[in-house]
Amino acid sequence: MTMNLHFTKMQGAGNDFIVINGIDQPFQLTAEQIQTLAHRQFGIGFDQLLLVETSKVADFKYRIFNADGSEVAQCGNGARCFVRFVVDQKLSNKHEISVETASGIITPKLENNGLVTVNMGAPRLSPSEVPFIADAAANSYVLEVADQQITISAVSMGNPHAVQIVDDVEIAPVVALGSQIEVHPRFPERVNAGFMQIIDEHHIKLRVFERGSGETLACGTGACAAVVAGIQLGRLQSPVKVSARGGELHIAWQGGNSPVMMTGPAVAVFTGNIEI
Ligand SMILES: N[C@H](CCC[C@H](N)C(=O)O)C(=O)O
Repeated sequence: MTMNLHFTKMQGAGNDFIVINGIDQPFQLTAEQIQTLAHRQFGIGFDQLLLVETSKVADFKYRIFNADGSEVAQCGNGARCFVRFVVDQKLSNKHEISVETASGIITPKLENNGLVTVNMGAPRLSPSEVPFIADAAANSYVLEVADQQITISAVSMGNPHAVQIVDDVEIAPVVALGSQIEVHPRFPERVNAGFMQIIDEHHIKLRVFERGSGETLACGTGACAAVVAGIQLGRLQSPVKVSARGGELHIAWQGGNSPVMMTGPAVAVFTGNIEI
């Protein structure tokens, strides 16, 4: 039996989503149906599907599905679009909301200038929390992949990231190498593969091959993870401007268990209905 699905197409620095109000319409899509909707030619086309639901512990619950249908625990660019959607749809009269995710509560705030700041919580750096298979915690690790040894940092923002420093992101093998890092056996839940070029200690360029979606024009948690990795390595100082292909994000982190603060755009593109 088909259903008519109402959605809002949104983007945050070019990372694109459909946002679904799961409060008004029950969500029962299979992974295969999400893959179909995510398809750039045969479907709507998106990097992630974001679902708004009620929560017993926060203002809202936020569920995230990658284009391959996998459900994951965090999405930074999506968090900004989440609060924009909630305000636009008048689901709350607040501009700063608490949002329950599978990896903890985050608080996106719609600023007066239209940008959104999100407290993304503290990074998780111990291998077991990423999760990443390593003998001991370190700021960087050597990973054997594609017959070469690369140096990565392993950081979780509620989702796993493997970040490496490259000389020039424009010529880095983001798809060829990122697709192999994504499924590396030392990352038992797969991983998002970040490629960071350091411009100066307050500015990086970043490309990310995302777990379950491929390379995206921006990755919010990837930007957070890259800045944390760079600060841990002594190469960056907070705050850091992150230039992604789809736009700019601003990340601040004071180290330790302090939260990572991310600021960036959130734009509604169009609304639509689709039979699925
Ligand atoms: N692909 C990610 C989820 C989306 C993250 C990204 N779109 C962001 O803005 O953080 C994962 O599987 O962990």
